[in-house]
Amino acid sequence: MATVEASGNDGKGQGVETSVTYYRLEEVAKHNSMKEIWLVIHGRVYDITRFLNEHPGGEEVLMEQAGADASESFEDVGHSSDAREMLKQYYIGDVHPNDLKPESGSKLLVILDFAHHRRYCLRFPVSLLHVGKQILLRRQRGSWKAYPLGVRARDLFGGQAIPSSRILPDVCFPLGTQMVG
Ligand code: HEM
Repeated sequence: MATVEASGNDGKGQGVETSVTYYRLEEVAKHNSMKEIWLVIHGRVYDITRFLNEHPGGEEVLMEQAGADASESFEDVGHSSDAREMLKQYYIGDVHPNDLKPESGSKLLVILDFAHHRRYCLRFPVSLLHVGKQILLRRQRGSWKAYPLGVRARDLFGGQAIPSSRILPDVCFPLGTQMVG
């Protein structure tokens, strides 16, 4: 387990700080009994021990996923927005970035929303995962770096790929973000 402070800019010139606890999948896998059951859904770790006998779909289906990534089965059921909302109370942290496996060679399409409603599209050969209130970016063969939502484009891309003459807006994640390629 590791707690990482990620800091960035909230777009108003004020710094924001978020703290996230990261869990290795190895550790999540140990919590696989009725005494303690953890699940991963979309890169986030949930301790659902106290939810086990309240689940409308029954305990059994949850036990089948105990200690594992249940994203696919969670989506297959077509859970309601209420169910998604319920998840929040069981959230304990994120999967450690080294255990996240995005498709390699993906390109990121970022749509930047300018204040005056002009849109500007950029394509970057990076890997991106949107996890909760954070986005994780990795340049090719680089290490993962976590940014809080609302980080400025120039912080995200080191100002390299974007003409410095351009006034950079705040990046609007996750609305304009999608994996392509
Ligand atoms: C901790 C995460 C989960 C929460 C908070 C949750 C919550 C709920 C809720 C509120 C319902 C009632 C229907 C709805 O509102 O969508 C439901 C039904 C159900 N859930 Fe989950 N669920 C979770 C995980 C899972 C997983 C991992 C599976 C699959 C293996 C699963 C399988 C089902 C099934 C089969 C039903 C019954 C659907 C039906 O009878 O139509 N759930 N769940």
